Formats: sequence, C-alpha cells, structure tokens
Amino acid sequence: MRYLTAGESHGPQLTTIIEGVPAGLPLLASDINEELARRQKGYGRGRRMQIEKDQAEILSGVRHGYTLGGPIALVVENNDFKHWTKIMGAAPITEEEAKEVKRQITRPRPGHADLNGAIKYGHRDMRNVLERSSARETTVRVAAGAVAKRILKELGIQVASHVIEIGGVKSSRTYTSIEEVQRITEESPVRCLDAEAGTRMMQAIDDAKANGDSIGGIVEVIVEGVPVGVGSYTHYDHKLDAKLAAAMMSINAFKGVEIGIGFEAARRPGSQVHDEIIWNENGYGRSTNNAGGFEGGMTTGMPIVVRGVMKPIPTLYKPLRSVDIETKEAFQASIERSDSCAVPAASVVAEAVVAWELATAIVEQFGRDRMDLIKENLDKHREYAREF
Ligand SMILES: Cc1cc2nc3c(=O)[nH]c(=O)nc-3n(C[C@H](O)[C@H](O)[C@H](O)COP(=O)(O)O)c2cc1C
Ligand SMILES: C=C(O[C@@H]1CC(C(=O)O)=C[C@@H](OP(=O)(O)O)[C@H]1O)C(=O)O
Repeated sequence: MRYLTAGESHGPQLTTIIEGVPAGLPLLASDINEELARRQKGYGRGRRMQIEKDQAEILSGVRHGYTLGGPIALVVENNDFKHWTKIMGAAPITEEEAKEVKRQITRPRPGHADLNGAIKYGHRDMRNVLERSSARETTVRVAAGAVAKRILKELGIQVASHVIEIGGVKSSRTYTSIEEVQRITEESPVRCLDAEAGTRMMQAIDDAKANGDSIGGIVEVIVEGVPVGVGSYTHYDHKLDAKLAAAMMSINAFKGVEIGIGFEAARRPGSQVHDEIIWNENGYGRSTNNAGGFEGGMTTGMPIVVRGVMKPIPTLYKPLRSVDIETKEAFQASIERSDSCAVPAASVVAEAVVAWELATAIVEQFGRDRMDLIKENLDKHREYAREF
C-alpha cells in the first residue's frame, strides 16, 4: 500500500490518495473522523485547533461502507482557509490589498524548515516553505493511518499510544494492557498514564507558554496482536523495524526513535537484554520484551513498543536570533500564532504512521487483494506458528 498527500496549511484542503487497500474492508468516514478528533485534542495547542474541526470526506474507493480495491481519495477541509484566501492567492485583490497580503516572510525561524527550504527552492518569501512544511499535513497522515488501523482491527491487531515525558516531567507508569492505555489516555489532556505526572506536564506546558517558550517530549506507541514473522531479515528494505523508525522520524519535529529498551541496551550486558524463549501449548513466547517486538527485522509475536522523541516547537514568542534574508540584519524573531507543545497530538500521529507501516507489511505478506483472504491466511499463519 502507499499514499500521497497534498495541501498547504492555509490552503483550501488537504488531500490523500491511498492505493493498495484490499477490497472488502468495512470503512466509514466516522472511522477516520474519530482519529482526526483524537489528534486535535492534546493540551498545549495554539488557537488554530479551535478553528479547525477536522472531518474527512471519502471521495472514491468505497461503496456502501466497503472498500472496492481501487484508490481511496480522502479530503479534509481547512476551516482557516476562509481567513487566508487573499494571502494564499486564491481570491482577487485590489492593488492596495496586494501590497499588504503579498508582504513576504523574510525572517527564518530557527528550528523550522524556513531557511533551508527557501534556499533549496529559491523562495524569497518563506510562506512558500512553511505552508507545506507545517505539521498541518499530519492531519491526512492520520486519515491514512485510520484506514490502516481499520485493516489491523479486522485482523485482531490493536494500536495505542501514550506520552511518557514532556519538558523533563516523566510518567512513572509503564503500560500493562492496551485497553488500559486506550481508556486512560482518552481521559488525560496530555495522554499520560500517570495522572500526577500528567498534571505536572500541563503545568510545564503552561509555564513554557507564559515564558514565551516551547517544550518537547517522548511518546510511546504499542501494538498488540501482531503475529510472529512479519517483515524480513533477507534485505535491508524488508526490515520492518527500520520502516517503523523511518516513519516515526518523518513526523515533524521528531528527532529520535527507540524500539524496546532502545538506547538502554547500550548500558546492559547481553544477559539482561535478550528476551529468553519459552514454550507452552499456545506456542513460543518470551519471558521479557526488551526487544520491543522485533528481532532480525521481523516481529517476534510480542507487543511492538516504539518510542519517539519530539523536540520543542520552533516558533517561539521569546525570540531567538536570526537574520532577515533581504536586509541581512540580525533581528529578534517576530511573534506568530503557534503551539507551545504538540507532544500529545504527535502521539496520535505516531500511532497512525506505525499502523500504516504494519498494515502495509501485513497486507503485502498475507494476500494483497481481498480482506477475507488476508484474514484466512493470517489465521492459518497464526495456527502454524502455534504448532511449529
Ligand atoms: C502535531 C504537530 C504540531 C506542530 N505545531 C507547530 C507549531 O505550531 N509551530 C511550529 O513552529 N512548529 C510546529 N510543529 C513542528 C514543526 O512542524 C517542525 O519542527 C518543522 O516542520 C521542522 O521540521 P523538523 O523539526 O522535523 O526538522 C508541530 C509538529 C507537530 C507534529
Ligand atoms: C494546523 C496544525 O498545526 C500547525 C502546525 C504548525 C507547524 O509549523 O508545523 C504551525 C501551526 O499553524 P498555524 O500557524 O496555522 O497555527 C499549527 O497550528 C494542525 O496540527 O492541524
């Protein structure tokens, strides 16, 4: 499966075309809209999230609630577009207005894509960069992820996420069951399992905002129900853990990924890292899950545990030094509307991109065209692995 996205942050809409989704998958707009709403909820977002009420429209590939096997086109409108029609060049303007709205953005924000993007594409107006580099695009990535999650759900695979750190405040609760993660995070504005740490995280976000600053954090995605042997060691680009890492790193502002105990493995001897193999009538299992569900680029059958580090948001009310590209003069950054922390929202995006990679690998490995055959093949594989 693959998908493309198109759209600018303040343009009329975001679009995705998803190709390769098997026929016969039950899919309703509400499946997608629930995920879009989850992405919008997190604590620490700016005013933009009050303007948007993200809703997906399914324009092709689905009839009477089931996928057809052809490309699925989804669109999500930007409510904010109505305030930006002139700036985005989508409405006729007078000469006077043109002077105002064509004012160029010439002051790059440290940490954003502004300067590098402007040099790369030859834009003297950095709005031409920020419109597409904006994480507004993650809306349709979540929409594509919702389709992937729907596939996984049909196959008995569940995906959840939680926030384990914001601005140095750490959650002291680790995950025990996916149902618990889903239940608690939907009630926590910072999507944290530890209520006390969650309160301190919100305080840290409020403090950062009051200081004109921003903070980042760490999110964890968990997947349960994945059978052993998805992905492959046979070639670098079949390794599923590598694909998950790339998918996580592709989320705006993500700067690091860990699978299982991740960087902690560097500090422990092998005897305290590798997960011992056990066996009972249900087949093989592991006494621990330090590997986070992967060995040799393949799933072990244990839960997948992937973490991602998000840096603090680049747009700051407290200015950092930068240089105006027209005058070459140093300036203290101008004030723009922005989030102060988007870690809770990003955890929902992380779920979507992980779900996408997994669903793609499973669909390709177990049948491609039809949901019923994929399910049959996967059930046979599960049975085979149990008896192996
Ligand atoms: C959900 C989400 C919301 C974001 N909101 C903002 C924001 O309001 N302001 C901002 O400057 N950056 C925001 N970012 C981060 C930028 O998009 C990101 O830093 C930028 O695209 C540069 O890419 P890089 O940080 O991956 O290098 C957000 C990221 C995510 C995932
Ligand atoms: C619009 C979203 O996030 C945006 C991501 C973003 C950025 O620079 O990445 C900057 C902000 O855009 P604006 O200047 O319009 O407020 C965020 O609101 C969204 O998540 O849907």
